[in-house]
Amino acid sequence: VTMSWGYAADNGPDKWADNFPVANGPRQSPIDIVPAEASYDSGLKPLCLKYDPSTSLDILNNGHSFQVTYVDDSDSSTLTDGPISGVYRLKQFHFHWGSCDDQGSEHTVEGTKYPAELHLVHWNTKYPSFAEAASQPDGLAVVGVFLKIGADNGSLQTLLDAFDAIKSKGKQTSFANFDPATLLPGCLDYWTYDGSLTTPPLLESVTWIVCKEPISVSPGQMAKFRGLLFSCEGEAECCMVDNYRPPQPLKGRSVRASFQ
Ligand SMILES: NS(=O)(=O)c1c(F)c(F)c(S(=O)(=O)CCO)c(N[C@H](c2ccccc2)[C@@H](O)c2ccccc2)c1F
Ligand SMILES: [Zn+2]
Repeated sequence: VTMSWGYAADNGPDKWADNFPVANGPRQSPIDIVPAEASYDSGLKPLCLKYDPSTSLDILNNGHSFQVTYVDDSDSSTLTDGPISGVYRLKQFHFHWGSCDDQGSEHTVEGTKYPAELHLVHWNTKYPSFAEAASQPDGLAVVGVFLKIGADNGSLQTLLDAFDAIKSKGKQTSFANFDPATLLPGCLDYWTYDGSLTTPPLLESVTWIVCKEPISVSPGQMAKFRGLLFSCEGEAECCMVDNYRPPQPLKGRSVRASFQ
């Protein structure tokens, strides 16, 4: 019986290459971002994120993270400009977080780990579908936002209030009228580089756009994240924590900054 991938010692990031050899590929994510080694590119445009809250569908515990999915059959919630060309549609967003406040993010900044990281996954509408886009080198664009311990975050609280309905793997509930723009930091300065999905299938199809400015999350709110379960209802409870892949080798890639 093949084990499905996860984040435990026997099926976690160090084991993924067994079933997904691209794990050792040339453009894997996440990475450690070293600001002094990023090159400012004046040609990079500001990010243009236009989200329609009415296109939010549901919130799901998929056994690896929780995700909020959006209607993507029209250009209602899109990412344009920034480092990309064309129109990318929002498909879903999800988070990664730690078992304690000094770990949890996937990207790190000069080795600094944040307690959590938000990923907004978009796909290039030059391709007919998300699945097709996901296998193309310019198919996906993921906006990453770090979470930093501080004040309660009202927008996050709306998500956390739905957690009782999605505590265990496979649980899902409708989630209408959520505006993901409320999760974005005030300043949208970013670093960008060519990378991959950070979970299997680890496809090297992602233009990563990592915001420099974090958003806040309170210690009590982080405790709610850690109350979700990797396990199904009725199974031995396994807390959903440390669902992050550690930084991967840069392998000669350059990281560009949209700011000086
Ligand atoms: N950090 S990351 O952005 O690389 C990432 C994750 F880390 C991540 F945990 C997920 S996940 O969906 O929560 C569980 C893994 O599928 C996805 N989900 C992907 C996805 C599924 C449906 C719709 C959008 C994104 C991922 O499952 C995927 C992408 C491409 C092809 C198959 C699956 C993901 F894209
Ligand atoms: Zn992610």
